[in-house]
Amino acid sequence: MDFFKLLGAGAKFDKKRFGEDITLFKPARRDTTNTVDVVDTVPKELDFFGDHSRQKPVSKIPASQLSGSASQYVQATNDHAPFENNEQVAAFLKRHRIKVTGSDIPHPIKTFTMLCKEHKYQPFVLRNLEKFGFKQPTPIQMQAIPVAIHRRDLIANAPTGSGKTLAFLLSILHQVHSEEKIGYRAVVVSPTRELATQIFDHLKNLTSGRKVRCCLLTKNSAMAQAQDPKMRQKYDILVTTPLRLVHAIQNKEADLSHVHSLVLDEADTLMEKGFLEQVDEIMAACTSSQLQISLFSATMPSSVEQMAKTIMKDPVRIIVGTQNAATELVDQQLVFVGQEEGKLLELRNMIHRGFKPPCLLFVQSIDRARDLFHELVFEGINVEVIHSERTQAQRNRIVQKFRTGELWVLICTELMARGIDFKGVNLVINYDFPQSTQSYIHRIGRTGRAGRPGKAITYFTKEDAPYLKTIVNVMRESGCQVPDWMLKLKNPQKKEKKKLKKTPLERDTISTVPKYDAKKQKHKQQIIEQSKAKKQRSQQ
Ligand SMILES: Nc1ncnc2c1ncn2[C@@H]1O[C@H](COP(=O)(O)OP(=O)(O)OP(=O)(O)O)[C@@H](O)[C@H]1O
Repeated sequence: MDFFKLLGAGAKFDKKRFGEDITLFKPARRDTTNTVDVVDTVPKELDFFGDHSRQKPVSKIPASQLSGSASQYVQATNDHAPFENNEQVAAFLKRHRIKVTGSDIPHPIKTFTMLCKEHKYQPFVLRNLEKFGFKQPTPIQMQAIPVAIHRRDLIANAPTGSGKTLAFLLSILHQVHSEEKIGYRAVVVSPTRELATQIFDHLKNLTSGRKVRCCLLTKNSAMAQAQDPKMRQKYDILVTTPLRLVHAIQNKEADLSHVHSLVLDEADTLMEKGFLEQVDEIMAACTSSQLQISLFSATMPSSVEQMAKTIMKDPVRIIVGTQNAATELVDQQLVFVGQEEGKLLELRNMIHRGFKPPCLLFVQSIDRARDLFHELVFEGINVEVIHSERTQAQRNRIVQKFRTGELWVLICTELMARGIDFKGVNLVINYDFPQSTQSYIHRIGRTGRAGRPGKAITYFTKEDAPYLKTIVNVMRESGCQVPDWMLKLKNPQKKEKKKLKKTPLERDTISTVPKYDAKKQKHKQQIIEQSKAKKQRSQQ
């Protein structure tokens, strides 16, 4: 019957014809009961580091003792009393592991009700917060919101899944409470379309029932605004990716001269090569002298902070927990797989033993994502693959399916590493070793969100071993127990780290086909593609 259910996955059975029997034909659901831990599974022959790499699940700090996570803020407090002195403020910040630096720092808020009582937020904000289950601010929200209310530039660094989105959205709502029709007054820039869409949905929930008008800049919405300039006046808040906005600015489809609040989400990536020029152009278009800039990310390298400070006025800097650390809610494991083939072996073993979906599988390139998908599609698990070469419609559909639980395993590239908030992801597997510490922190941060525990497994081969220490450092920082021998590993040199960040390691193709045959196949494919290209050229 199980086999039948697997084969029938996705098929629709007519209720009229099958009556009560319909339950028998329900597609195979994820089995969350029969699950096994995936640690301690390196085949002996692949155990390069001996028993050391057969790591046991690490003992963790109990979630109840953590701050920066949702575990402690989901319980609402009745303490609305204003702070009486600086000692009280300092004790409050210490309790929530909030470090804040800068001049003249506004006091944190203790509860969301304080937004209305002390900061003149409209009641609809509180109603919507309640409606969507936000009872108590998280540490980053406690401090970042008052900083923005006081119109101060802000650099905010808080763990993945700790509520940074709500922190900047509530900050923006304070700026746009009046009903002027002057066009965009706040802009949120995020690196991917998926993340921009998620932020936009969050914003729509927060403003539901009110006349705050939000726009997600897409090809269509930009075109509509180009054809009808009056439409531009309609919107208050813009959510966008950098390139889309730059196009709109260049084509005179977007006017940012009234923007008072500019938020860069995942700011460190936006301030890297590739995005930096676009961000510069966006900033140049925000001509208001009252512009307030906020940068948010779970990772904020000091080089980025230095650069940011050159464009900010007297910024306040907030760090929740340990700077640039992974969330403490994730049980992190490193698994040695020997050679490239060891990964597929390890993964298949895990699938056959049983695992707890939903699971995200990260690889380093689009080709590898495709290859891995072709290997897993016959494993009887509901698996899909997402990367930037899939169409927008496909990407939207896959994200939706993963959100609803229809998909158990999602193979992805770095596209999904940042910001995406899939509720209840149980497992993240770094099939390919991440190219930087930041990438590792963001990837594993797709689980262990909003106070829920999660698990992350990182496969490493002999070739990855020189970079192992970078991940070991993160594990130790976030409270994981790491064996002594790992702590004694050498840190890779700065030069090596830079090189890896720029170019991923070359890896053997993901394939069950023996290496010799795979090479032959690849060669054949190359010849076919070359002759196709030649034919096309001769036809032009
Ligand atoms: N005050 C709150 N109470 C309860 N849940 C919250 C609160 N604020 C945010 N959340 C929830 O926590 C989850 C993570 O929030 P969010 O996506 O903003 O994290 P983040 O800090 O931006 O993470 P990342 O660095 O990965 O982008 C979301 O599901 C969000 O709805």
